[in-house]
Amino acid sequence: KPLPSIPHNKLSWFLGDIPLLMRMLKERGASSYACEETAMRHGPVSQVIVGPGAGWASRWLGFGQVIVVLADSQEIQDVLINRAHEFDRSKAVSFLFSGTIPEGMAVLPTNDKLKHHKRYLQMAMTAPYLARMTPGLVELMQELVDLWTVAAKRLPGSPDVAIDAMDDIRLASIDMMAAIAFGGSFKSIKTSLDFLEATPAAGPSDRPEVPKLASDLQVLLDVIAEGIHFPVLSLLPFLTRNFNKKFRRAIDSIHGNMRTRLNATRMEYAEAAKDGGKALSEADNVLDMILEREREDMGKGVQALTESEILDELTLFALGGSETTATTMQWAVKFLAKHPEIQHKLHAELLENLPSLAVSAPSYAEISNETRLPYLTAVVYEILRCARAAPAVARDATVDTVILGHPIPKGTQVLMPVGMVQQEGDVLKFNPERWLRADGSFDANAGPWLAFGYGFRACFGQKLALLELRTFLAMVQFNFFFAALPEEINTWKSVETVTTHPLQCFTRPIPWENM
Ligand code: HEM
Repeated sequence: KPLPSIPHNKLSWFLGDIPLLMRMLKERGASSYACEETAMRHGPVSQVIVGPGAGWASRWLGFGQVIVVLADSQEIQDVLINRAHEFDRSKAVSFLFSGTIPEGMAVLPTNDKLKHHKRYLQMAMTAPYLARMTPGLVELMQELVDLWTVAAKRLPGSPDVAIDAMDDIRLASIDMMAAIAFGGSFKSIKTSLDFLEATPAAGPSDRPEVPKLASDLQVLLDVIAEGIHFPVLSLLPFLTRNFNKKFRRAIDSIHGNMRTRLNATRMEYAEAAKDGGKALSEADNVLDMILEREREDMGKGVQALTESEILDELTLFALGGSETTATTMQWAVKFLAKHPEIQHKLHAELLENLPSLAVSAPSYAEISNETRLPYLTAVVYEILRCARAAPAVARDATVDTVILGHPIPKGTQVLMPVGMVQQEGDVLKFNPERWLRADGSFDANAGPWLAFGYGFRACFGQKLALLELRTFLAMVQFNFFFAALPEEINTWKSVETVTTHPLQCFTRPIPWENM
């Protein structure tokens, strides 16, 4: 039943707001826009009813769900940061992911187990570890640059033909997260590059078959995305694990691969231990880092992560990290092509302040330097602001509580629409300058901002995501100017999967020397 005192739309007696959700899916590519539409009509606190919304239908059928939509920036920060004891990870989000990663951080409620996992993994987000991961990221991004250099040479003069960059970016992101999670890229982009170089007759968008592990990972992402519209989310994990054969094959293959790497690394460490042990500072991927922490903890009687917990956390890195970052990079290519003046400015900053791009691989200290690269930082933040890759942040009330004067019963889901908070109306109003002070320095508080959530349950991987996005943007923009595209291959419609990615992502990269 709708909550008293909270405004809502006129509801269909049997379907509640489902017709609105369907309309948004059809017209704008994502049902999550229904929450934004409702908030726009009714103000900072409103509600969306999924299922029977009124009278006997809701009383007798009982499977309708109330979602409270909170669209007030300040109140959102208060709920996420100061009132974390009243709101926790939403069960709906947990059900969506728990078929795939039942013991992964994103699924766990805030309890001792979650804190233990975070303690094990948080080292991966510290500067020394990010610095060690950077050479691998740069190498993988160079492969993408090389692939587009070869592909661009095969583009005809006509501006109507472009490289289909959607899968290149998706696979580059999967390669990066695989390298970060367990130290081995799936080599998807390298495979494409080798194919293109060996096949002179291939067109600019022709690519070979995707490597098995990368396509297995995509199966897991697809299964999670399909779950978004499943009517009874609580049944989803059970059904996925027991009845979805494609999912079972994919997860068995991924886990099998991870187990092999886990056992090989354990043996390597056991060997190294005989000669005094491998130094803790050597780990450049999350798996190595977990095992090093495990060795450290062994003598102290601290409980290590179990094998299934390790597999779930590595899978979470590979899945959660690749999809969100890929979506943001896909939007980045579109925003840049639409704004040649921004590309010129960014390229000039890179030439002046990151010249090592021309001669050697830039280091973490160089790429992450916000003071020397304020415009790069501003462009990254503006892309994150406009891309709305993760469309919403969700929590469940863990106690009866109140939001902006409205009573919220325990168990109610509260959804905070990222896009609505971050965008001032027009999604195409792309303006990196908003993040710069008058003296040209970067101002992280210039907002509006909710891209990674806030508080203890905010995005665990945000530092890594920022590093990946900076590396991607720096390397592609240093090498290419992205030409404008005709409308037929450059729609701004989006598609809702686990994230909200663009329907089309074509690109015509022109090496700067040919400009
Ligand atoms: C552009 C890239 C990314 C975006 C936009 C993004 C966004 C988000 C958002 C909005 C949340 C929910 C926060 C909340 O509920 O308050 C989240 C959670 C999370 N993200 Fe990201 N993310 C990105 C990249 C990554 C990467 C690279 C990783 C790699 C590890 C990652 C790991 C996680 C995890 C583990 C959580 C759950 C944290 C928890 O439940 O405590 N994310 N992310």
